Amino acid sequence: MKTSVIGYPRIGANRELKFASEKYFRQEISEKKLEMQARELRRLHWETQKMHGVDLIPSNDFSFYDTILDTANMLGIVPQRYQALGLNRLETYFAMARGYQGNHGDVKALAMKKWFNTNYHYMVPEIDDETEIRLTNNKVLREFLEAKGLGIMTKPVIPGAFTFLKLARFTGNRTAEEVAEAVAAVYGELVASLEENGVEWIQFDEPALVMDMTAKDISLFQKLYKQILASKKAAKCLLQTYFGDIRDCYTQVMELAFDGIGLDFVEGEKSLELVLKQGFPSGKLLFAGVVNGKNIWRNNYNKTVELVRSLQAVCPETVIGTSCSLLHVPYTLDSEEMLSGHQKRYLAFAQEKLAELEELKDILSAAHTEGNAAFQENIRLFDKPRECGNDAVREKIKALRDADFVRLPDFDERKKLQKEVFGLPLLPTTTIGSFPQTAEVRANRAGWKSGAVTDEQYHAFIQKKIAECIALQEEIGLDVLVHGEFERNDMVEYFGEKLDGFLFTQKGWVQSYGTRCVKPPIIWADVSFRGAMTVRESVYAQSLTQKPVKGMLTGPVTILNWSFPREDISLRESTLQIALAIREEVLDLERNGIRIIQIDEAALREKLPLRKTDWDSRYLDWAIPAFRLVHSGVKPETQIHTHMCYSEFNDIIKQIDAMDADVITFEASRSDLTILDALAANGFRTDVGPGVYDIHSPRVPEIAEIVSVLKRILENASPYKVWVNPDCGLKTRAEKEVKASLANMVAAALEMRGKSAHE
Ligand SMILES: CN1c2c(nc(N)[nH]c2=O)NC[C@@H]1CNc1ccc(C(=O)N[C@@H](CCC(=O)N[C@@H](CCC(=O)N[C@@H](CCC(=O)O)C(=O)O)C(=O)O)C(=O)O)cc1
Ligand SMILES: N[C@@H](CCS)C(=O)O
Ligand SMILES: [Zn+2]
Repeated sequence: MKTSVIGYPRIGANRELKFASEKYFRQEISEKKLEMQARELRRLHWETQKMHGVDLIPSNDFSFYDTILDTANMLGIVPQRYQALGLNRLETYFAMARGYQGNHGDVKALAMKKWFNTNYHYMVPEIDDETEIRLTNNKVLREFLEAKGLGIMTKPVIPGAFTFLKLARFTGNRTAEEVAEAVAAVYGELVASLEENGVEWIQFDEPALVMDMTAKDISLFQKLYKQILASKKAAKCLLQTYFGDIRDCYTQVMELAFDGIGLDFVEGEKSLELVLKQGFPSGKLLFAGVVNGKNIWRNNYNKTVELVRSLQAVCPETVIGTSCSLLHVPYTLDSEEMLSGHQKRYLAFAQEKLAELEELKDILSAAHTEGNAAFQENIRLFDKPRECGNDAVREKIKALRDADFVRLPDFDERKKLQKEVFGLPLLPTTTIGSFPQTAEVRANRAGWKSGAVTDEQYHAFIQKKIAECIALQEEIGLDVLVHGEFERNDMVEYFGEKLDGFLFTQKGWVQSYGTRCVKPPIIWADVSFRGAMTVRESVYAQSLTQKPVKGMLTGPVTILNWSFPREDISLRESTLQIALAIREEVLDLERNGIRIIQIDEAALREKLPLRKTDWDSRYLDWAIPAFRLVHSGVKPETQIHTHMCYSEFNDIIKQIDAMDADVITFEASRSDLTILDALAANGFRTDVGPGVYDIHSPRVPEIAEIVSVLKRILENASPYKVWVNPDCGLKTRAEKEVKASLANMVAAALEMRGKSAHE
């Protein structure tokens, strides 16, 4: 039996790549130094996997920013505006990722989107009519040779041509079908170059195959791989799928000349049924994804052994592996000093998952399993359910009635009332909540956590930051203010720490995009409210100004989606528990004089099933009511905002309206305001603040640029419904950029306000 890992985390157990990259961005280290750090991490990751006996170790899973962006670079898909900057290769790459503003010009970054149903984000490649597709950067080969030089034979991992084309944006007249031949030719050339250098296995990642596949999609997929595989000689090619099953194209996939097919048996509900009912071609290897690459719970060996045994009946040479890349879980439990031995027994991060694969391989290779100590220990672990119930919470959930999910009076009536109460101008300006988390803010929190800074000192520091933030917003002339979220490490982790039922880690970093990481808390037990979480900061901020200050909370669906969820109760049940806890905080804020409350549902879309047919029944039917449960108890005049980022929500627009918030702000500028048509076409009722500039890039938008965005917004929506705000929170930005950008935003709003008032 062999083991295979689809991909390994790359940011470094101590986020070494993040720190090195950010130093490079600030021109504190050279490209050479950055490259040395990257090399060191790659070596460490390959050697760790080798040490754990992994047979098929991935390479090219490393990236300075994102592997889809790397693939665009491999294919020469670099839009002219970036080439025109005349920068070197790495600088051009980062200009595509982060935008560029400097001596060479001023360009925005490529769009960024959520990677399937994860909290990772990829850069959207842009293919225009001029793009000449050719092999321009063979990073895949370079990294394969680098590992080979270290004595490690790796399996290069490449985002597959089909998934790449499905994720790309075609900005001219060309279509995916029209560029397929050229793209496949490059992949063919790549395979040949790897073959010449002695590659054994090449992995093509095709997660897009688990989505709803039309006949046209299937034919594009077939066309691509017939061509790519036609020229292959010695190399073995693995088609790797994950995040679901491939029910729409199982037969066609099996017919192609792949040597191995990777299926996900964790999220792929129908994977087992497909293999057992439709069979598996002899002569191909089945790569069974049995160790969950997305969640952090220990594998249940008994269940896995039973599963693999039934697969071996159909495909004796089954390879076992992770269900997807381990990119989505933290590095190792070894660094966690605050988790108890008892808790750690139930958990497995990336490194522990390697150990699980090794143990499973042993167990599955033995004729008898009785004597295997690891197997017996694992059986004992799962024999006794973990203690994690809270009867009071369960009773509250049972007692919920339909009326608890409905806010009264209805939207129109509330709107009239709120208009009078707040007296806001046309096109009110606001921000999404966070202000720069500067080194000073982080250092203070780090000091407070380590005990070097006392509670008193820390709270005084936070108050000082809040006061500065309120003064800055007043100076800029914003209409609805925020306290700045300086007390928060992260919008989810912060609440995880303050609610009962969560565990959190010290070093459980997971890459979210580029150099940015998050430390998802672990939902360990039933969740309940412990005490006020945000009231002190909001009330203090409100005491400093006559303008309304928004209370700032994270919604239950987002807390669930950006945490590691339990697997012993349903997501719905967990979300309702969180909703009840956040509802208490909403009411507490209201009681304390906070008149506008924003409940962020940034991650609402994240766990939306990848197959459309499952959207309502499997997710939206409980996720949207869970949000309503949080705010249904407030007074009519309390204004409820929500916010979403990277929101591709054209297709769930009605359900978003049904959240029944008074205002929604969302990411729009980076995805080219495509959502506006959908809002207009669907008679969207909630007032909207489509982000007028991209906060993920350091560039400062010009007034004229924002005015033109606002004009486009107002072509589609009444000025009485529109708010003016950035795309998302400002925590990642520098103070100087924020001040300049917000001042331009307010100036643009004033200009448009004048025009709109006269129309
Ligand atoms: C809105 N987004 C979010 C997502 N998921 C979340 N869980 N949260 C989000 O906000 N998904 C989609 C997007 C992704 N966007 C982002 C944006 C920004 C970040 C980010 O800035 N991450 C930070 C880490 C944030 C954090 O946890 N900070 C802690 C720890 C800070 C730290 O590094 N401390 C140092 C010591 C500091 C010192 O001495 O100076 C240390 O621990 O070594 C805190 O502030 O306390 C990042 O740096 O990547 C993520 C996702
Ligand atoms: N209120 C949060 C939302 C981010 S999605 C922030 O401003 O950072
Ligand atoms: Zn956001």
